[in-house]
Amino acid sequence: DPFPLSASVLTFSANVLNAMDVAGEAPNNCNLQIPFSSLTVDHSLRVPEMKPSLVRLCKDLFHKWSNLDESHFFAERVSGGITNLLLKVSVKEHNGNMVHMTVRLYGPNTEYVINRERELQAIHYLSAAGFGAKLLGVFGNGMVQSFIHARTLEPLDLRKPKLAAEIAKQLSRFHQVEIPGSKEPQLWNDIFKFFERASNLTFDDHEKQKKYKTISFKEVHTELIKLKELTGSLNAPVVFAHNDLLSGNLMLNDDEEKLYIIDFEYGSYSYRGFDIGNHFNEYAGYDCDYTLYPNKDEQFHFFRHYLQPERPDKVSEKDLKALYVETSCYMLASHLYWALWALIQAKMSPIDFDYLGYFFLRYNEYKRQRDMCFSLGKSYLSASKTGHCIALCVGVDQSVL
Ligand SMILES: Nc1ncnc2c1ncn2[C@@H]1O[C@H](COP(=O)(O)OP(=O)(O)OP(=O)(O)O)[C@@H](O)[C@H]1O
Repeated sequence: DPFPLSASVLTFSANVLNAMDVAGEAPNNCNLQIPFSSLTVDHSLRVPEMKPSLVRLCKDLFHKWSNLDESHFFAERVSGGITNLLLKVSVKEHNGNMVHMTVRLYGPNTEYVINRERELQAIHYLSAAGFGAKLLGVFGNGMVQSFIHARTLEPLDLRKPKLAAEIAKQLSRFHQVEIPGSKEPQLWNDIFKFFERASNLTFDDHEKQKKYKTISFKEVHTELIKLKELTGSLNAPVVFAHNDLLSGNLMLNDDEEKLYIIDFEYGSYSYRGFDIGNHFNEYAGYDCDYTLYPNKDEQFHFFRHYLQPERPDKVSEKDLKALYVETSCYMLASHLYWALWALIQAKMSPIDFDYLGYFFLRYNEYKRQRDMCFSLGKSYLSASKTGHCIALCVGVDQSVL
């Protein structure tokens, strides 16, 4: 399995818990106090039927509520995203105070595309750095987080200049967070893991199998190798990337003008250009209308605020051009990543979504953009080489070229 959900996730959580127990007191960093319960909640139930197990779970995780009866607990569905089931659970405490939380039930089989241990570690450090919802508890098949009072962005919000500038600024901050452990970029490891699994599927459904059989995995593999080589020559900075910055993962509190980046399920060390290119692909919205991809001016606006949030007008043309090329090439990798992801989901996910159709949307868009982006990347590389040679020959400082 690409990402087996083994006991290690539990060990990770249990270790965090043990560290706290051993200390015998609440550490200063309250993020270290992550209660853990081995209880699970049945994903397939309707919310009213789920309520008793949600109440049991809350009481197990948060002992201060153990004496409250069931009438103090309220549960409603927030969303059935295409990966998990998200619930809002509210608790009326004895003093009348209401506490709101989200309970996220991992979608069945999501361990094939999501590394939960990596996610928990990321949440821990990102939340300490002020990103996303606070992690309140971890349980057998999900996690409890603080409820964010904000509206979720829509795809068309992403290109609003003021919002785009804020997203760029926050993403730049996000990319500066240091997550302990290996800093090896995971993009190509993940893509090739996806490829191995995605290229060896069989579908019971005859129509699906027929469609699946039209895919040439030899061709996909060749594309992966070529793109890996091209992007590798760009020397893109490696950062802790969100990797799934779609509008649904951005929330805005209009009154406080506070933007929240949420949902770190796919977060990993990866290339800066991938995170930005992947975000630009999300301008296309849920209908995948790629004519909505940001134009060069919109991209440069984003880059200015990403590269120098405090002095966006001071960013050099050279830096803008370099990031434009980097983003355009990695934008292709984003299409291949989600295309292969969709094939695995088509087989594994119980959610009724046309994942196979989604593969073709992403792969066809990859093919439509490929030649333009490859020639952009290659001419940029050869121009930098020429610049390098001229600089060496005439003794010019290369940074001015
Ligand atoms: N902590 C939170 N507080 C309030 N609302 C939230 C919170 N987390 C998520 N949401 C809402 O729920 C929606 C889905 O959440 P999330 O992206 O975590 O689920 P998901 O199953 O991973 O979705 P997808 O796979 O489609 O990205 C978000 O777009 C947001 O509207």
